[in-house]
Amino acid sequence: MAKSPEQEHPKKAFGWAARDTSGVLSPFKFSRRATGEEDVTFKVLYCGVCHSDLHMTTNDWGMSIYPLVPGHEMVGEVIEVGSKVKKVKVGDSVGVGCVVGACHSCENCTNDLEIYCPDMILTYSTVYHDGTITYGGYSDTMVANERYIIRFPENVPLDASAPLLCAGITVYSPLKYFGFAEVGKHIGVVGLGGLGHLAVKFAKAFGAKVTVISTSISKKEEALEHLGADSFLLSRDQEQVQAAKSTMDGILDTVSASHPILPLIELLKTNGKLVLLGAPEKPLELPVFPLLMGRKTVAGSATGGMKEIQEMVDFAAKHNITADTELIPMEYVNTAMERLAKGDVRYRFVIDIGNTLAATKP
Ligand SMILES: NC(=O)c1ccc[n+]([C@@H]2O[C@H](COP(=O)([O-])OP(=O)(O)OC[C@H]3O[C@@H](n4cnc5c(N)ncnc54)[C@H](O)[C@@H]3O)[C@@H](O)[C@H]2O)c1
Ligand SMILES: [Zn+2]
Repeated sequence: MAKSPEQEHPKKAFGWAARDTSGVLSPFKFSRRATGEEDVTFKVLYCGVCHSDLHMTTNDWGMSIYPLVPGHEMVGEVIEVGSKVKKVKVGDSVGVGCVVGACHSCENCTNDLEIYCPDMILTYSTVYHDGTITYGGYSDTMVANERYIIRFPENVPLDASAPLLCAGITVYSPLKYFGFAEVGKHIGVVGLGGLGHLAVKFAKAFGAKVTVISTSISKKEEALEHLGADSFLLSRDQEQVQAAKSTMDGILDTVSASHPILPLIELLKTNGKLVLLGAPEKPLELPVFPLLMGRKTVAGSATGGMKEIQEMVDFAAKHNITADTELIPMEYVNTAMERLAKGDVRYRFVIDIGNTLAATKP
């Protein structure tokens, strides 16, 4: 008979888990593997709350395995390293993002695109090489193979940098891949949440002209004055939409729910690209004719490979890019999830794991 989560590995661990599709999180005792020779073990200090955590705790994508400990934007301090580990040492600041394993031999892995490996192992709710289920960063400790460990420079604030590990790379990677990371390119950002606000910051750092496209006028002032966007387009204002038609080289769409994409396609110039980053549970409608008339592309993109994540973290440190966060104690997480579902966060909840998790132990 399979061992329980609490007994399957030698090291005791504690976190918060969802038990069913209600998504409600509660304290959960489990275990972590011993530090293998290529492994890094770290104490988790902070973990961002991604909208994907919400999709996963409620099984929106039909792939959740319960009990489910979410969290793929975790940062902390190394407490133990295996004998073959070269990347980091005890005391270093590190993090783990969305992926903790892959085959390391396919074409994607060879090209530093572990995220697209057919055998890619997600940080939580996935079967690991040893047959046990992976658990994420809403927990006190983490063990990962060093390939999946990201180093943080000493001078960066770890709480506000945690969201770079998913939200940051998810916008950085397509900005670079699709040719948007260039001075003078006009880039639209749809959905000003965790991903969206970092998309504005990275696109600006690359020298692009950025327009935030939103359904909510309440975000205008912050988008322009605080985040540094060049313009704001209220998507239900037909006059504004009309004036912006055929002006954008690229659009990053980070909306978490189904929505019409025709109005976005119309904003693109000839050869423009709409890149879908949000992961709504239901399919979107794809109007074909407007794509033909202008040789336009609709594409998708997932987080990014390990090499690119390190590049992005180093770029963010150089350009002082961090997330705008609301730091919350562990016991607030269910309220935070409710607020996230309503779009009520500016712009990322980060759980203060290091200072608040232990107090919730039963
Ligand atoms: N591609 C990837 O690898 C990847 C990585 C991380 C997150 N995601 C997905 O990206 C999406 C966004 O994640 P996030 O953490 O930034 O979420 P978030 O909740 O912080 O931001 C989502 C934004 O979309 C807006 N929005 C929601 N419904 C809308 C609608 N119907 N019309 C217009 N705007 C709407 C919200 O107001 C909010 O500003 C989620 O679906 C998440 O699962 C994908
Ligand atoms: Zn995420």
